[in-house]
Amino acid sequence: MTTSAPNQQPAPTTQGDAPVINVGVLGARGRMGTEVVKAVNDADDLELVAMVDEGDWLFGLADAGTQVVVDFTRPDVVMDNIRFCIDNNIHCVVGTTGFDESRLATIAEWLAPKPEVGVIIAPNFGIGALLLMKFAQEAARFFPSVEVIELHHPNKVDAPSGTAVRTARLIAEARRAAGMPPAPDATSEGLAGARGADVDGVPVHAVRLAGLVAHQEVLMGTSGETLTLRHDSYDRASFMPGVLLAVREIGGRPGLTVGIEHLLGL
Ligand SMILES: NC(=O)C1=CN([C@@H]2O[C@H](COP(=O)(O)OP(=O)(O)OC[C@H]3O[C@@H](n4cnc5c(N)ncnc54)[C@H](OP(=O)(O)O)[C@@H]3O)[C@@H](O)[C@H]2O)C=CC1
Ligand SMILES: O=C(O)C1=N[C@H](C(=O)O)C[C@H](O)C1
Repeated sequence: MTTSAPNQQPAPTTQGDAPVINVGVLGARGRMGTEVVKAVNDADDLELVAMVDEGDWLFGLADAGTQVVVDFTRPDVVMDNIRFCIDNNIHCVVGTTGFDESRLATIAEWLAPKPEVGVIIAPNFGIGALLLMKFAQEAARFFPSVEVIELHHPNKVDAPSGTAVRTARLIAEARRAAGMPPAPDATSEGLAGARGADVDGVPVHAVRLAGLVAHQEVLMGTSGETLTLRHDSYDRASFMPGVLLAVREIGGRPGLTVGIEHLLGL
């Protein structure tokens, strides 16, 4: 593993019949990056060839023969990282948050002249979190009232979480598809922020609390009953099966993919 090997693509090695995939990790010493490094090192069909953190030279990725980069950095730096990877024909599995429609459109433009390169942007790699989103979409049309509450560790840099924003947007889309009017609930607030952030008409509340990792609730209500969907990630290991699936599949999925739902058949 190196960040400063000579500028040449090494021939891929093989594990059994399958070629080994050379993986580079961006944000390698962060909370998620550390977990990814461990997961890649434990996988026989993946080879960790580069670990990059703030201040390290991105060209180390290309020099080390990286085929797939996994990015868990920060919303303010992730676009530069993706640009570098696309320019250098490196597939990109991105868990970093902060993507809106305009950022996604920019990435699609960068990918246009590189039809062989894949970028997967996934707000959440946890199977339970993805199922929660799916169930929330399914239930949305039956409940006029809906609110999202996300709860995270106190060092999270962004709020609300990328998962909560995506969940709210998917619920809003499902409501529109069902021809539902805006939620009938009061939005007035005595104190600014008391009713949360408005994401596509869905109130989203962000809790930051020592002891937590990553959690989300979707509350839905109608006359005389409520439905609460809740998911808890107690350990960052929960994201690793999804990350490794994306690393293994991205070579066969050129272009831009948002979310790993389709990779899981959801
Ligand atoms: N999609 C998903 O399933 C999940 C997504 N996330 C998201 O992943 C992101 C990272 O979270 P987390 O690991 O907790 O954050 P951390 O702050 O623990 O890690 C971020 C890492 O990125 C490094 N970094 C900063 N700038 C650069 C740069 N320009 N190039 C390379 N590395 C850089 C930091 O280095 P330094 O500390 O030296 O600045 C740090 O090591 C967040 O956006 C979070 O929301 C988190 C969990 C799951
Ligand atoms: O920062 C985190 O920890 C997490 N970030 C992602 C998000 O913002 O949705 C995914 C998960 O919630 C953990």
